[in-house]
Amino acid sequence: MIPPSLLQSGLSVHFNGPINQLAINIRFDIATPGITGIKGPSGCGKTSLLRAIAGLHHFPQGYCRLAEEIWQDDTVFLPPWKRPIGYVPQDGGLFSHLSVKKNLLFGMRLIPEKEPFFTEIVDALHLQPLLDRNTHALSGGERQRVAIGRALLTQPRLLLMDEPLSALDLDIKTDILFYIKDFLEKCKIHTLYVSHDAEELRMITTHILDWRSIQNTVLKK
Ligand SMILES: Nc1ncnc2c1ncn2[C@@H]1O[C@H](COP(=O)(O)OP(=O)(O)OP(=O)(O)O)[C@@H](O)[C@H]1O
Repeated sequence: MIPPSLLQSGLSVHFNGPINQLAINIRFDIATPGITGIKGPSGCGKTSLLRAIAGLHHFPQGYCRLAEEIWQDDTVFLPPWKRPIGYVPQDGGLFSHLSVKKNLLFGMRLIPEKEPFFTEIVDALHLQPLLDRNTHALSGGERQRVAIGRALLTQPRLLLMDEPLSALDLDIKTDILFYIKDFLEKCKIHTLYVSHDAEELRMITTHILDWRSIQNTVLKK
């Protein structure tokens, strides 16, 4: 039986089976909102795990539930747009036909009452000079800051962040990292945060899942 604390706010994940070149058997439960770091060797499947939780990959056997909402089981598979998630992929995943400002406003259109955060987030992520720019000409670090801003503005119930600060200059990285941490804690957003950087994980996360401790087997086909 699922413990009551998990049903109220918990995240439960179990994926088993092959996808692309990867076969995976992974299981974890997180009882309360927090920032959960995920660490593991390159190529072990961290991005694939986040994409499966987002509904962008479909493991043949899987279970995924946030609080009382089942997103995947033997009979259910919610499409990504029905999952209350934010996703910051490694390349930012920006809409190339929209300006920076329109990328940021995209999520806010879904939740217009959250508008007060717009100025705060633009300032914290140093986005003001970029607002009218096209996204195709942004640097890697600029793309990441826009992607983070867009995800925070949607106030998701679950935020998936894949190496979100890897291209940022050191001089602004720490400030932005602590801003994200405060924002997520203030808004009580469940977050899964993938990074290779042990120091970054130590600073931002409330706890860390080591890939080895959540997997039974990972076999390359
Ligand atoms: N679209 C795809 N087609 C084929 N193989 C893929 C695809 N996406 C991922 N893989 C393979 O699946 C495995 C896991 O990839 P994934 O990107 O999930 O790992 P990762 O742990 O996030 O890696 P990294 O830390 O290097 O970003 C790798 O062997 C990768 O080559």
